[in-house]
Amino acid sequence: METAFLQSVFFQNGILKILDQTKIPNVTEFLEITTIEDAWDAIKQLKVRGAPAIGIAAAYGLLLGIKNAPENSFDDFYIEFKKQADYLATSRPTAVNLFWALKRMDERAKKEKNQPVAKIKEALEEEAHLIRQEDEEVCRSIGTHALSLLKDGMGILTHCNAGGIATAKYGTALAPLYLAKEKGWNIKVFADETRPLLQGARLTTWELMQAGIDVTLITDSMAAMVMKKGWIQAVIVGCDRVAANGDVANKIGTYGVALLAKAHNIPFYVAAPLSTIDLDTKSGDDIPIEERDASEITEGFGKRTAPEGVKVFNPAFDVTPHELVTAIITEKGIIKGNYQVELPKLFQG
Ligand SMILES: CSC[C@@H](O)[C@@H](O)C(=O)COP(=O)(O)O
Repeated sequence: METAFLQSVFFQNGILKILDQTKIPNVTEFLEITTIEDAWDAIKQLKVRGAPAIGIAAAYGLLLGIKNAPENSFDDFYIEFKKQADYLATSRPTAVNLFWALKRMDERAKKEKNQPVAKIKEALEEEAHLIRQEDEEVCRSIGTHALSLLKDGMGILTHCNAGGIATAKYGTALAPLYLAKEKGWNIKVFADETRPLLQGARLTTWELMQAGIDVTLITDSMAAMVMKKGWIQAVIVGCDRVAANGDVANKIGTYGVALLAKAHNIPFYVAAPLSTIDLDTKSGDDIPIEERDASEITEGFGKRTAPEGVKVFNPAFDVTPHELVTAIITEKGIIKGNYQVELPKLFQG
């Protein structure tokens, strides 16, 4: 039976609707966003999060920003369009899907250049819907490819949340788990809680439990022990950006998980749509890593857990070097070996 998914980002009657992921698992609430400023804030505050969902929200958010853009000429319209797109691009730096979606909208605007501006706005709405719809198909396809690496009864460890709510549907790293469930397999998932914002504890467990998938929550520091016990046969994570050499940026803590997997001889798989692969970024050293407010660590979820004034380092992502990545699973298939050579082939033809 196919799993029922909540759509976490969609656009209806000129309103951007976002499942507020900061409130899960306690409250399931949809925000109704009507301004680009609120769309920017929803991305910044992780109300909408996960690389593909951020891209979709940016495309829809841009529609809100250009609602009142001048319609007298393409040039005047385009000045405003660029201003609004550049503004949204400042919301978060690491997930390349944000920039990918804005670029796609930009290309569509230019393609429609000779149309009346009102028509260009309609075309842009169509493009944003396409970005969302295509992501559903892409994620399902990633799931199908990833499933070929798994077997009934396996233990899988995942970090952060790369599930249905982080995408249009199915997720990336979690997609094969939903497909395994459809086949009646019994996969045992171990979800790292994922400090400091607990995307694993709050979101991954919530999603998988709703789908009736066997999930066990562990703290990040328990991953080594669980691997040592022989409970994990594969690690699958999502990612925010794949560089041209195959280095991958994902939620802080992923690099540690990859090192642990290597030490225990467990394959470490990265699920990534083509929209997350950035051939213009040469290596992981060139990926901009977001640093977030210290309060996420010192008083996360409202309770102070460190002394006032303590120095804090709070990067939201880390980079796993390509040598630790067993394979990258994309909608076009599974790639491994020399990523520098294999990644560009995905974009040919
Ligand atoms: C399919 S989502 C892939 C990644 O975006 C995900 O693993 C992740 O690191 C999300 O970080 P977040 O800070 O919650 O947006």
